[in-house]
Amino acid sequence: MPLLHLRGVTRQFATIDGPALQILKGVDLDVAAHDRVSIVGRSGSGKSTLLNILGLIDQPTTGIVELDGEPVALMGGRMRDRLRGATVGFVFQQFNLIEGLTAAENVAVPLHYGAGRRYWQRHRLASEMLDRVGLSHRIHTKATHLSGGEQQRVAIARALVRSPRLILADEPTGALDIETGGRIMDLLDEVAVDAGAALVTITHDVAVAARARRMLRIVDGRLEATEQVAA
Ligand SMILES: Nc1ncnc2c1ncn2[C@@H]1O[C@H](COP(=O)(O)OP(=O)(O)OP(=O)(O)O)[C@@H](O)[C@H]1O
Repeated sequence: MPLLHLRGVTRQFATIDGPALQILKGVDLDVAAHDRVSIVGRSGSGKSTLLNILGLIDQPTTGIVELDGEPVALMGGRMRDRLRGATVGFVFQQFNLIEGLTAAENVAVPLHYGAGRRYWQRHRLASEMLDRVGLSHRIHTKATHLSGGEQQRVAIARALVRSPRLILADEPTGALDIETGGRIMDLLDEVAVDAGAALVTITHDVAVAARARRMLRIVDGRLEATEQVAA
């Protein structure tokens, strides 16, 4: 059974004065545990819209989304929120760190909502994660005092701290230079393998996308398989 299973997923957005925008028109996708999938597409093709559905942030207009064989549409909002927190780690283009907090405090944020051992051990877990991403020397540095590449490492540590089975990365190298972006992608691959997590990367950069095992393209609201291109 795949970790994520999508069939015939559509998503439309209402407009004030015209017909609804049909962004996703019938997406079929299976993401297996440990999978490496990249999704490319033109600006406005619906990449972030799809990522929000994969991450249980948004729901399709029609179609099926199953996580571990369970239909997401039948879950209540709180159940979905809990499942998202326990299953999915997000990495965004703009890092989304909390400015006034240190690297370690940022990484520990997702553990504040957890119960028991993870909550009480949040400082140790955050330090371990920062060590894992090569930032043990920056644990107590404020997020604003870190370089872009370092901030993305903190964001990756934060995404990993609850041991997600799915890492969703939305343009993870978009705000970085090519060399730093390459190192960040190497790190994401490595930590996903170590954590035994599936990695879905959304990007418009074909060289970044070509690192994945499978590269898919959104064309006219549907996913197509794409020939792999050497990075
Ligand atoms: N909540 C919303 N309400 C109305 N329209 C929306 C909403 N979210 C997205 N859209 C529209 O859906 C289309 C797809 O947006 P989306 O952000 O998924 O594209 P994208 O492929 O990620 O683009 P980019 O590469 O530029 O980030 C866009 O035309 C956008 O304006």
